[in-house]
Amino acid sequence: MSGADIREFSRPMTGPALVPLIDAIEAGEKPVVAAIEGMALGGGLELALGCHYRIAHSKAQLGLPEVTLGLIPAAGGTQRLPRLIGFPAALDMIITGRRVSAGDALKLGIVDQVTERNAGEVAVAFARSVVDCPLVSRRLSTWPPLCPADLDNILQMALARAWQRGRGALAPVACVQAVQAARLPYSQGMQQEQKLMSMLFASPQARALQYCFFSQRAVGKWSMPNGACWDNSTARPIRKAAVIGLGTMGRGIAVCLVLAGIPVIAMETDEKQLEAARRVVMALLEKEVQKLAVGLHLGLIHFTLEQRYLREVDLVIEAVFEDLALKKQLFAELSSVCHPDTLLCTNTSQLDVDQLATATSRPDLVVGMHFFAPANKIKLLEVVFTSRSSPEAVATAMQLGKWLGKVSVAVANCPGFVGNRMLRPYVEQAGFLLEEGATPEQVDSALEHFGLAMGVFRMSDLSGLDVGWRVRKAAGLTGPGVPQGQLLQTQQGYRYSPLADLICQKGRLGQKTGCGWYLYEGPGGHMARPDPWVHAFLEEYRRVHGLQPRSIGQQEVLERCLFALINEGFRVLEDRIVMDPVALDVIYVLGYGWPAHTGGPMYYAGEVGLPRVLGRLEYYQRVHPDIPHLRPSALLRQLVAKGSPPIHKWMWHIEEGSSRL
Ligand SMILES: CC(C)(COP(=O)(O)OP(=O)(O)OC[C@H]1O[C@@H](n2cnc3c(N)ncnc32)[C@H](O)[C@@H]1OP(=O)(O)O)[C@@H](O)C(=O)NCCC(=O)NCCSC(=O)C[C@@H](O)CCCCCCCCCCCCC(=O)O
Repeated sequence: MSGADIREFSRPMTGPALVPLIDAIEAGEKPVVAAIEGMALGGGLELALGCHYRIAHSKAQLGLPEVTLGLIPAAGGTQRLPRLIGFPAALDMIITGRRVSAGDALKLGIVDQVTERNAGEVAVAFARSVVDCPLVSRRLSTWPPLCPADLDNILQMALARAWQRGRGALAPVACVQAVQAARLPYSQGMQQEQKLMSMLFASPQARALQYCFFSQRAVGKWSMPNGACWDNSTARPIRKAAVIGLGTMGRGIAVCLVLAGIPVIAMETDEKQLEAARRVVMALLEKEVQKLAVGLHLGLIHFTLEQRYLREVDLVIEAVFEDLALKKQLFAELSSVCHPDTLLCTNTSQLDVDQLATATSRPDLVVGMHFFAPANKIKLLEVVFTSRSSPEAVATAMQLGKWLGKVSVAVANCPGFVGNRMLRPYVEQAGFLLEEGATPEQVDSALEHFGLAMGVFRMSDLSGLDVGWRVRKAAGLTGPGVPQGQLLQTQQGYRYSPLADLICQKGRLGQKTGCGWYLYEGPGGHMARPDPWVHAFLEEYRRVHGLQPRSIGQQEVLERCLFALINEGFRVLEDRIVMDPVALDVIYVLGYGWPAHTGGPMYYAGEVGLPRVLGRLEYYQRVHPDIPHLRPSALLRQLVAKGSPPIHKWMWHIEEGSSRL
């Protein structure tokens, strides 16, 4: 039982209410034993907590994920769970919404028994064995709360954690407040639970989070412009895969495959790099084995320098250095080394997948599988199809992503695909704001206050500033031989900020070099500190270019960075790079740390109001006519002209034939 029907939350509810039902079961004189197989989530677990005993199958999972939907467990979960397992463990489960295995549930005291057999049959036998036992001590609502001496401290810390993790989300904080009420007698605690639930239930945040829940499922129902789609295309089984190139991304991808039980050939061309990768990958895998407490066959991965092992794999994921010529050469080699049916996938984050496909003898079997760093942690996968990718290849990559525990989003090939394409105008605005008077920490603080996991400059330092530098060089925007622009700097006819290039030229490449937009405690350090050198550098730059610094408020930072990103999102839709806006929201929430409680950038635009987004873009465009990314997209204009229809109707307004595919 996966809890309440989430779709019902936006409709009038029918049927008996859950709370009185659970209370009635608990108060009954007949012992009730919950037999738990599969999932007991949300209202499902709350129902089980109202029963007098709980028997779980060893593969069952239990949890209270309401917080991820912007809610709290409001069928007594916040009152019964702390009574059963204590405040600290209950707070952890309720604030994070994480699921626990049956084994862990037994250790925590949530279930009375775990079985390998049919849980229903075991529960019936169990019920017979307890039929004469008194039930008084089995009614959790009557238990006095287990209040440890330092409960105030525990609640304080939980509240701080909820604020920090939530990045502006209300539900984690309400979860702590509801659990706190479990100190009170049950009926009073329940009143508090209902009050908090009522406050959250109709909130915009809950609506946005529920939209995220369904969006992450909707993207699985992919389609391509040629009519191929999820229910008319068959994925191939992947019995063995290869990862070529064992840098940071390749290592993470190899770990994902092994954790999913897929045998992996992990290949490098350099002995030293291979050994370094072997150490890191094995250490990561052993950590996972300990964490998950599962038996994992570490022999599933074979490290090698030899291409001959590639003959036996069903799919290759290439993760070599981001260089088109190098990748094309590798893809040409793979064509002759691999079996003719082997799928060839690239993990490029922005190179042209069509060009790579052309280098092979099987362009129909080439797709992009764009993982996000750290690949073994981030849940997003962009599956990039070209004009020649076969439905079977796309279905296989999508299915493999799901198997690896990712949410896969099918996107058409275009520069930067979806995520990085939308990121470009956002990063660009941040650079302009520095020129105009802001500091990296002012910009980041505004973005983090909005709820982004990391501001743009901290994120760039983490990824490595050389990544974007290489892309700009390849695009002819900077580098040797490219003439320096005028004041204000311009390149290719438009405003261009060379600040990031200048920073890179100083050898400041971000965390890995100990400095970038911020200062770190040393190479590889994580703690970003404002850097007086950067401030002096910016002042000097503005002086040389005759730029009068001005004070830039939080609102301008948000509008220029976020609305520029959203505007590019509308262009992505116009070009039909994805099927609909939910794909963009899923990509941003799962891959770029966009706050889920705002739904994602496109949903957020709808909430702010499309006329407002348009109006502000028009305003900034007037002020900065040399920045094309601030020019409102035709789709945005059209949607506003049509009265700002709801997000699920946006695609209806794209003119036929506008696709660039
Ligand atoms: C269950 C899963 C783990 C399964 O995962 P899997 O990967 O196998 O499959 P999918 O995720 O693809 O799902 C398949 C399919 O099923 C749909 N689905 C799954 N769960 C639900 C659900 N709970 N509701 C609706 N639909 C669901 C899913 O969308 C897929 O269908 P699709 O067509 O989209 O392909 C996984 O699905 C999962 O994790 N599910 C969510 C689990 C969850 O979050 N449960 C908690 C639900 S909330 C809840 O239970 C609340 C309780 O605390 C009860 C509260 C009672 C009080 C209620 C009312 C109080 C109102 C007070 C307001 C007063 C108002 C006022 O004052 O005015």
